[in-house]
Amino acid sequence: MQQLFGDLGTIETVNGRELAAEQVKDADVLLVRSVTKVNQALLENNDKLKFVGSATIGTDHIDLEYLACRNIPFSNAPGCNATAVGEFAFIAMLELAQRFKSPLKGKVVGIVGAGNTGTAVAKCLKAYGIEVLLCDPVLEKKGDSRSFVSLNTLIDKCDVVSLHVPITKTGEHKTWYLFDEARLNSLRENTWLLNCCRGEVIDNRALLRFKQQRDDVKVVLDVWEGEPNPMPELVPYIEFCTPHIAGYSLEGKARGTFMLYQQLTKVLAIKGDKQMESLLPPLWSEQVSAIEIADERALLQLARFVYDLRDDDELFRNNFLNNHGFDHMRKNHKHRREFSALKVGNIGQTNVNWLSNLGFSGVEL
Ligand SMILES: NC(=O)C1=CN([C@@H]2O[C@H](COP(=O)(O)OP(=O)(O)OC[C@H]3O[C@@H](n4cnc5c(N)ncnc54)[C@H](O)[C@@H]3O)[C@@H](O)[C@H]2O)C=CC1
Ligand SMILES: O=C(O)C(=O)[C@H](O)COP(=O)(O)O
Repeated sequence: MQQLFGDLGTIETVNGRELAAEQVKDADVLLVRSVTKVNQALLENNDKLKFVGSATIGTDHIDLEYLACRNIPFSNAPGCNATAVGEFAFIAMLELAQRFKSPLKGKVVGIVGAGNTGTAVAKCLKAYGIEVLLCDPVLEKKGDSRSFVSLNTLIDKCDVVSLHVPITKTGEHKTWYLFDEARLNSLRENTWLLNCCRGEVIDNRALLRFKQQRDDVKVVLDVWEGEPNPMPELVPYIEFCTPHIAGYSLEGKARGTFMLYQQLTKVLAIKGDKQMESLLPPLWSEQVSAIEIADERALLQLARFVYDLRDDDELFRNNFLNNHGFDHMRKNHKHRREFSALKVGNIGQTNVNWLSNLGFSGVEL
């Protein structure tokens, strides 16, 4: 923050969840994340705001109409954390495969919402040779050239269902409780269900009732209805629990903040001379040879070297009931890198090109 915005003025950092109108009344620029509701109640005492930025993909916490009617420029950071979410979902699938001795290879994966994050999951899966089905009636209608299926077909045909939609409460394609009791009940036997988008896309009470009857279905939740207070009874039924950190890679955070820096300098009509690379530590150059990645277990070991989901799951179970536990885990989330931060040797060989397609960097060993 200081590195990018320090030259532009005085930075005051505040608690995003509890931000009050009084604290922002003199701000020229407001930069937030997904936990801050930006609306009339927050901004009505401020008549000097020149820019609001959210270093997120989702904009459900922002009253865009209100900002537009006040002529306050707004920018979010679409795509900034797509790779992080894509790799998170892929790693979660590899973890499920190991835990239940049921290889990911050979399964069909359905992606609901084929925008930035959904496409990033598909990229990982395709690199590993997994068949992917996409459901996105909005993009389909807009003429996106990929092929799509309906949600019912996707549920019928897929072994894994991964959710990547924005939360919307109205309209033909609303996503609020898209997975309600009826839809959950339509899941095939042994389906894996992952939610890395917004908690309320799944009715969590219905999910609890469902899981009490259907142990065959395995669930991964990064997002929860009623954050920051997930339903405690649900947690033991979930295979991997994390506190809304699927997008928390160092690269994703840097990209998001840098995108806001670029937008702000544009709005203020000043020259932005900073580079995103300066925000990131160097790549890891470990002596890992791609040729050793002979099977799915070895691939999971490599992925765990970059990000071990089991650590976050354990932390979650131990801490989510503590006072401010959910937010505390998010705020203090230990830095995670993306696959590209790891240089893997012999990656250029034809039989291991797929690792480079997965995102790993190559290096001569
Ligand atoms: N867990 C985390 O850390 C993160 C969560 N998110 C959440 O994930 C959401 C998706 O992110 P992106 O992929 O970057 O957004 P995006 O806007 O690029 O893609 C979302 C896609 O969902 C599609 N969609 C909308 N309604 C649909 C429906 N009923 N059925 C199927 N598809 C539908 C849209 O057409 C769009 O293509 C964000 O809105 C945000 O809420 C995003 C980043 C990180
Ligand atoms: O981009 C989004 O949308 C997200 O959900 C963010 O990754 C969530 O992170 P915070 O903005 O709450 O830190």
